[in-house]
Amino acid sequence: MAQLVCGLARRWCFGALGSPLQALHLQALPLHLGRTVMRASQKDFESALRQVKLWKKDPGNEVKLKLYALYKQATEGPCNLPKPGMMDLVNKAKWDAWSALGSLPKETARENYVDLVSSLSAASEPPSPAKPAADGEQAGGDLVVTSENHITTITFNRPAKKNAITTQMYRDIMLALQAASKDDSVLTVLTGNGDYYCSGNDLTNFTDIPPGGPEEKARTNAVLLREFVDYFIDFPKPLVAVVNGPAVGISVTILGLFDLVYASDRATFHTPFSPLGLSPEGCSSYTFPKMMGPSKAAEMLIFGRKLTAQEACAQGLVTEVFPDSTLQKEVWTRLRAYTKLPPNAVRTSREVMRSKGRERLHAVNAEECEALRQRWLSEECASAVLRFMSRKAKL
Ligand SMILES: CCCCCC/C=C/C(=O)SCCNC(=O)CCNC(=O)[C@H](O)C(C)(C)COP(=O)(O)OP(=O)(O)OC[C@H]1O[C@@H](n2cnc3c(N)ncnc32)[C@H](O)[C@@H]1OP(=O)(O)O
Repeated sequence: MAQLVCGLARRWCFGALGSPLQALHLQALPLHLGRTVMRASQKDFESALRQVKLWKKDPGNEVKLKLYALYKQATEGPCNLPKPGMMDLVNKAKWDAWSALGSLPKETARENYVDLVSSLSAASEPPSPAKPAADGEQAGGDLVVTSENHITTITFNRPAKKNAITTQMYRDIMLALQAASKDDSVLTVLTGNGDYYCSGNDLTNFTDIPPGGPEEKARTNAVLLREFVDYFIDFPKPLVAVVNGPAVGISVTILGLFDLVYASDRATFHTPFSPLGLSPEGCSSYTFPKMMGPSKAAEMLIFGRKLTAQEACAQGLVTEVFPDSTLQKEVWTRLRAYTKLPPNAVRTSREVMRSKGRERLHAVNAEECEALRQRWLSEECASAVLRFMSRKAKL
């Protein structure tokens, strides 16, 4: 369970955003610092470079790209690199940002860099200390797991990123499910911290291309996804989602594998796969048409229609909708009452409801992951991720 305490340390050093964007700016620093200081403002520039190195809070991709571009312009002048290929997402984003500065003089770029760093440093708050762990709680990570009153709760805890799921979080969720399947809990709950339930897959999961290239990345992501969804298919206890706010992508599709889905009236349910150049996962290509009929499922999964909580309830995806102000009180009171039911009867009922469809779900999962492996290699998907990273597009 130690791995579950995964996020805080990494968060303070930009870890969750993925290594390439993290590296694109920071790796350049030592090269520059070795050079001779020529101008008065060079001192400010170097001080700004050092300041950036000390930042504990991730400034976001947009800012990191701006800093990178200004740094390159200030030290090397206008962009002199050949344009990277479409699939080389990170280098393409860097190239675009640097090229966009055109023939901006080096001195101006340096001043703009210093101004940007000082405005961001002034705006940033000092880090708050991690919340101490209560009994049975793993505190402070991107995922928080608690066990209390026979309920194990897994909480997405990356509110600043709308609880987007990093590759590490996929692994940690599997570990948490594995532990929950063996502990004395009767129910396992998934919920989110902050205004979002979860914004789905962290889109920067696609950006750190390994030596084997995009094909290797697509293959390893497909293996990870298949294993992740398999955990939900095979989980032996009732799974409950407490959807505290908007839900996107994979956080929506896997709800078809849950037993109960309680939602705030603020929650929305959105699967924008086509705009992202993707296709459905989480067995939703099978569970959604089964639960809501093929045409309602098509509206969501093919055409990306976002459902309100009430609509999702009418379609059978959500069990019950609660006013946001009373969600927590009402849901947890109800769940605690459910834990008092005879646990073996609960398990047996669930198993007889689930066992017949399990094999089919595994086959669907395998098929969806293979389709996605191919989609991840498409130009449609590459362009969508790039658009998101350069912040020209949102859902
Ligand atoms: C191992 C691989 C398995 C793959 C499984 C396949 C899964 C597929 C999916 O889940 S598809 C769905 C993917 N999700 C999205 O496309 C959502 C993208 N996010 C958005 O469109 C918006 O951020 C939003 C609508 C969720 C929220 O908008 P807004 O309220 O305006 O907030 P911000 O956009 O400013 O977001 C704040 C902060 O969070 C970062 N962020 C949000 N969502 C994601 C995400 N999915 N991936 C990465 N980062 C995300 C956003 O960039 C901002 O960061 P910043 O402050 O700029 O650093």
